[in-house]
Amino acid sequence: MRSDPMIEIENLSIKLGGLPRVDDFSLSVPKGAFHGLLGPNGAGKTTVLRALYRAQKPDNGIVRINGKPLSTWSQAAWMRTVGALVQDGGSLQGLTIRDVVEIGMMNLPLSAGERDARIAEALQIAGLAEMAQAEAALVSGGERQKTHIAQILARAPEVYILDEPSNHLDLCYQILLLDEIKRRGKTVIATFHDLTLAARYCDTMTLMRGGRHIVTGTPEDVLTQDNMAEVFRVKGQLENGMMRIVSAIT
Ligand SMILES: Nc1ncnc2c1ncn2[C@@H]1O[C@H](COP(=O)(O)OP(=O)(O)OP(=O)(O)O)[C@@H](O)[C@H]1O
Repeated sequence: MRSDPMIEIENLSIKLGGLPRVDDFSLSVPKGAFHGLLGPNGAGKTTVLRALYRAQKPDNGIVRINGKPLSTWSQAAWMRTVGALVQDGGSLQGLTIRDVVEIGMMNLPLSAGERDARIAEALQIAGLAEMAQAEAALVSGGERQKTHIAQILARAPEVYILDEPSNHLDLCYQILLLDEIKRRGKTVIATFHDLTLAARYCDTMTLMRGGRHIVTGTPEDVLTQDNMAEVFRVKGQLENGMMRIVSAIT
């Protein structure tokens, strides 16, 4: 059931500012898996995700979604299949929260009724129903993050590419919104800095550092004392689903 890969990254290399930021990076995520991409600041996580959602051209390597190289996707099929939560979501000037959610469904073959129902449901889940007409550019950081997540929930893609989905969210909405995405059973690749949260949701995870792949496995396999020391420079490990951090290694 989980054997078909939905996301395949083979030997991806990306140079930015003249330096290799992603270096011969490979990863395969099976259909329906929730996969974490973890690592310290500057490891290259966002750059890998940017290549995945076609915002960054690789210098080398190939990326496939559902078996098809990225360059062969039509825009319409892409919109139906892939939803991305990005770090810099662009200007929301002049748009209401509802507009932002609706824009995410552009080009989807939906009736007006289906579109409205999806928008209403996504706003409800994200706790934004009462704020639907608020100007999106003026809301708090957490409300803006909820708006972007509601946009993806309404679009209901097959593949969720999420760059720090828990950013700015209070604890309740970190759990509510990630529970909702997990419940849908689609393919997810997400970056996290909160490793306890990552362990709670990820079936599998990859550690990267300096643009390179270090290890892939289950949270228990990956968040070990040795890997935490090598990749994150902290003493600690995953214990009973929670990260126990003793100290930074200086
Ligand atoms: N446009 C750019 N030009 C030059 N260097 C860049 C550019 N974008 C990113 N970088 C560098 O590439 C490296 C990887 O950045 P990236 O944003 O992928 O890291 P990250 O793992 O997502 O980090 P963080 O956890 O801090 O968000 C960093 O050293 C960053 O400074």
